[in-house]
Amino acid sequence: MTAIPSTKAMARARGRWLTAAAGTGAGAAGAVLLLDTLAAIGFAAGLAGGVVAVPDGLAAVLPWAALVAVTGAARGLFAMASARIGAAAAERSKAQVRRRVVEAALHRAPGGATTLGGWITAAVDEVEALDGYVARFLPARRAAVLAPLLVLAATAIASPVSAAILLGTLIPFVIAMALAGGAAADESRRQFVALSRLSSRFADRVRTLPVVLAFGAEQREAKALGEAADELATRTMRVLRVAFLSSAALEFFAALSVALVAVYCGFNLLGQLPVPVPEQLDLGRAFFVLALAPEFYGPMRRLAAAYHDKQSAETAAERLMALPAPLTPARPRPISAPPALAFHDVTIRYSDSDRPAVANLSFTAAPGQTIALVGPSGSGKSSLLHLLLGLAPVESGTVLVDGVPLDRMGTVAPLASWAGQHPLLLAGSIRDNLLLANPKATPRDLDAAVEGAGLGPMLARRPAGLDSEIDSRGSGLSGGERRRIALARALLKPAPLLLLDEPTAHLDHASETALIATIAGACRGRTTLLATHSERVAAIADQVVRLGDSQ
Ligand SMILES: Nc1ncnc2c1ncn2[C@@H]1O[C@H](COP(=O)(O)OP(=O)(O)OP(=O)(O)O)[C@@H](O)[C@H]1O
Repeated sequence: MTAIPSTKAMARARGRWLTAAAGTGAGAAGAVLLLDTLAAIGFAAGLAGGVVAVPDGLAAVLPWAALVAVTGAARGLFAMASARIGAAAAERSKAQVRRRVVEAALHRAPGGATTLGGWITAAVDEVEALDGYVARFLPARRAAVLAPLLVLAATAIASPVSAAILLGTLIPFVIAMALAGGAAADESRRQFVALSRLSSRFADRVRTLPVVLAFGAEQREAKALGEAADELATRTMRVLRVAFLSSAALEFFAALSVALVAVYCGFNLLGQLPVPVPEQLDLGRAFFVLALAPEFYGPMRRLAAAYHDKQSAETAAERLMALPAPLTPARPRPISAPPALAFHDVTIRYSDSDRPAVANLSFTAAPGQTIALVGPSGSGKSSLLHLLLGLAPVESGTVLVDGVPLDRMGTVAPLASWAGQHPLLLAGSIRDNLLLANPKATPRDLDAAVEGAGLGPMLARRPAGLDSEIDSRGSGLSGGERRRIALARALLKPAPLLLLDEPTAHLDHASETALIATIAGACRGRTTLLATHSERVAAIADQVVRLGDSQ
């Protein structure tokens, strides 16, 4: 069973987070609900006045009928306006939070505990859980504080004793609400956790389906998904059970209070009350009080109905608050000439690692120089490139790009062209994938990049050439071909800084020779960092930095 954090500090932090996320629109929706209560008072007065005026004929009834019609229509309009304002406020706050989640997902350090499925669940389901909270719960909560007081005041003017009865029945009603809310809270949280577990597991397994199939793990994974689905079903049934029980209790008290007021008014009118009371009701006042009595509990019932939304939002808020903050966003600098790079005593350490990936590394690259980063596997070559892209954490030391500290820039991405070790491809044509780096590239630029990266023979074998469709896994392409596409993409971007991670890995000797010539050409006029295991690639560099020796 998932641990459910419920400390006071967490509750306070969650409350602050939800208040900031909700914005102000829900308050306006609540204010409109108060207008609805005022209209309800007018409606009850119209009904009572009309009933009393019946013996005086149609002309006497008409003004009251008009009041009923106007306040009735106003109630409809206020209810609609409140729902619309609440929905608009919910849309705004969801969009704002979703933007933050997507920002954090896009600008996150590699690794970390949150899986891709977890990010998807956060951005879709967990953000969606704020909808009911902002659109329904917050307006209902605001109305539930003041609206019953308005009704009580109006009732007290007509019949203080009826107002006292309503007030008296409020106490067990509020106790029932608190008990029901408390019981529902934990079940609702557990249901939410089960939902998140199922959807993030499902998204992750669909994403890695080829691996699941390759290892014959379909049955195991299907069973695990089935168990997660069963857990969600069980949790949902528990939430429903608590919700049905609690709403039955609430309805009972609401009905009881109306019944007590009805009995009191009836016996008062007949003058047969068993106890003396300080008032004698007439038909109009009795009718008014009776018509208004259900409105006393209306706002609180609305609040109770939206209580589940609050619990879902609180659970979602705890999960959304725990997501890692986005890394420093890029602040593009207008650098068009090859930059100088300086690394002083740089140490990179990932949060879940007890040893640094790179320790106390210092070197400089003059503008336009090519630096080869060499070293055994795991010595931190890729980490160093990731550091420049804002994707790896600096524990200590400084990195200067043209004298500007990297932590002020966040990333060199705007001025860099990067071909990573595990090329990521877009679902679409090969052309789409290449133009991603430079949408303004001319056909001649494309041809040069394709030629330089050695993609020509592969494209010649495909009838659609550059327009051949590929999926995001690059199915149908060899590992070397995927790397060549990534390299062509990097060559296509007219960036003054080139970052290449193992550009010739897994290539045969002849292909490597051809690619080295291309890389040497691409490095001209740019500052280049080349992470490589190949001594032949390292040989084209102006300077070789060896990693791993001192670590
Ligand atoms: N996101 C991450 N979270 C935690 N540790 C990481 C992460 N990325 C890399 N590491 C660790 O940092 C160290 C350096 O990894 P890195 O990929 O930079 O090495 P490399 O020299 O490029 O290796 P290779 O030559 O095999 O590509 C390794 O021990 C690796 O396990």
